[in-house]
Amino acid sequence: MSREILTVAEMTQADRQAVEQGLSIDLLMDRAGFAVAEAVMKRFPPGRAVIWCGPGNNGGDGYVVARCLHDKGWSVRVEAAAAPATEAAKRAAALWKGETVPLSPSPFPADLYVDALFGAGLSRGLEGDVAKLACACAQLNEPVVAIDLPSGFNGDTGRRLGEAVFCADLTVTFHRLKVGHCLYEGRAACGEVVVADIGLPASEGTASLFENTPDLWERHFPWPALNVHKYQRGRLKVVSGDAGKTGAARLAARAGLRIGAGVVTLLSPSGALAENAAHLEAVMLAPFESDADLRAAGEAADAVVIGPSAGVGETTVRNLFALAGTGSALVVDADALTSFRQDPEALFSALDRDDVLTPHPGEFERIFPGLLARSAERISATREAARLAGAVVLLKGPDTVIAAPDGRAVVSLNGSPWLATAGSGDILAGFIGGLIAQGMTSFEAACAGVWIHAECGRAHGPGLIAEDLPNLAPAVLAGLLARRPSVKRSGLASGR
Ligand SMILES: NC(=O)C1=CN([C@@H]2O[C@H](COP(=O)(O)OP(=O)(O)OC[C@H]3O[C@@H](n4cnc5c(N)ncnc54)[C@H](OP(=O)(O)O)[C@@H]3O)[C@@H](O)[C@H]2O)[C@@H](O)CC1
Ligand SMILES: [K+]
Repeated sequence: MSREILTVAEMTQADRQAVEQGLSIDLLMDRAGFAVAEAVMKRFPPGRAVIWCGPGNNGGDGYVVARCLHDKGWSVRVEAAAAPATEAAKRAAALWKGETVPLSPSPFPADLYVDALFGAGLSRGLEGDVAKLACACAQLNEPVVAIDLPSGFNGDTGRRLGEAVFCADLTVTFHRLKVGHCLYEGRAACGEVVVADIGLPASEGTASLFENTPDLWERHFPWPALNVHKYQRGRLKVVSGDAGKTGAARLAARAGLRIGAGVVTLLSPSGALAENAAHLEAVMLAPFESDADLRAAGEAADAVVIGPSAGVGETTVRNLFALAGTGSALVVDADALTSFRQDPEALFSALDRDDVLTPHPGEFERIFPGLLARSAERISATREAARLAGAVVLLKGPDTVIAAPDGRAVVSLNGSPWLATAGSGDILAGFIGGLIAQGMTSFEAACAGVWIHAECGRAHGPGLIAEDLPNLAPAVLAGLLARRPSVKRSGLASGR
């Protein structure tokens, strides 16, 4: 099941539908509180808990948690930032039979704290004692559990609404992930995120944003047929720069081969042939000297990667134009993006919807100046970029976003800091190019490439360098293959 990510308005709509279908808010609040208490008890031994309750339904959930934990033998102290203001929260508070004291701006000694102050719909910054408590909360050694979202963040952007914000070790939200759980800084403040089912009706089809998981694209993963030959497994070409600037292109080429492209060729300026030849084995090498050479190479390819160590300047602009007119899909990365900083429109007019742009935020700013700053968050920025470019756009980061010109978008949640290393992006471009060469659509190839790249990073962990990534791909691919229900019948299972 692919995981939908909802906006706050979409969640409110789901909520409204549930009430229209006869589910009471009190029942939902009870289930929400039980789910939080259950997640707490699964992870932490009974002890002293302090529950910080706000005036709304987030606070209401907090009173339910207090009741549940107390019933299970916890010593519970409830601190209220304000009296309950909603009818449901008032009823939940009335069912809490213990004492409720005013919120203290410094944490009362305890083994665990629950942030039930404000939820994902918060619209203004924290103030007064709540803000002071948020600052003190950051220094706590004991675990903090946030209900719905750590208080102080905007649920639609993951941005802080004011200076002070809470941070948590565990966040329990309801029904679906919200954008604020997926984008930084909110994502970093959530800790582990649990999405609890509280019985809201499924709203499949309404969300337009998804977590990047294999469910989204594995049905179209280009596993080879048993009788395939190498040319049918996809022809990928990668454009190298001049002598002295070739390594990144070779990394991309190697990644393309590892991800399954049958034949990968490095297109090298004549002056860099010897340098490239000295470092290549299974990747093939072909010289080019003119636009005509590149056009011919592009016609004989399924996908071409241009950018890693291509060189910034007129030559790369010309090379891209030569390739853009051919039948192969382009993955445009690094230097090829920067080469168009003076005239991004010229790049966009050369692209079509099968092409993929893979900028990091700096490159994104060069070709879409000001777009990130004027967007609410990076998802809407990437969607708009894809529309402007008329191509798939992948905005790299710890929360990589991929968007298609038709508005489809995904966020990747499996990234890790180990991937922030030189050459890692070149490998990603090679993975994506290799998957497109094998016949995956460009949007799905970008999603799959990002997910596999991130899994490789996680599998290695500390000490990762870009050269390691292609060698980690086979285990990740084997894991994907094993998920295939028909793996035995396909004959691809090991030993056949
Ligand atoms: N969706 C679902 O299906 C379910 C949702 N559930 C739960 O409901 C939660 C959402 O509840 P909610 O809408 O009552 O919002 P919440 O954040 O608790 O408080 C809003 C209150 O805070 C106030 N206020 C705002 N900012 C403030 C500030 N800076 N400083 C001080 N005050 C401030 C604001 O005042 P106002 O802006 O009106 O002046 C208003 O009184 C959700 O997170 C989840 O936990 C579950 O129970 C089960 C099912
Ligand atoms: K909260």
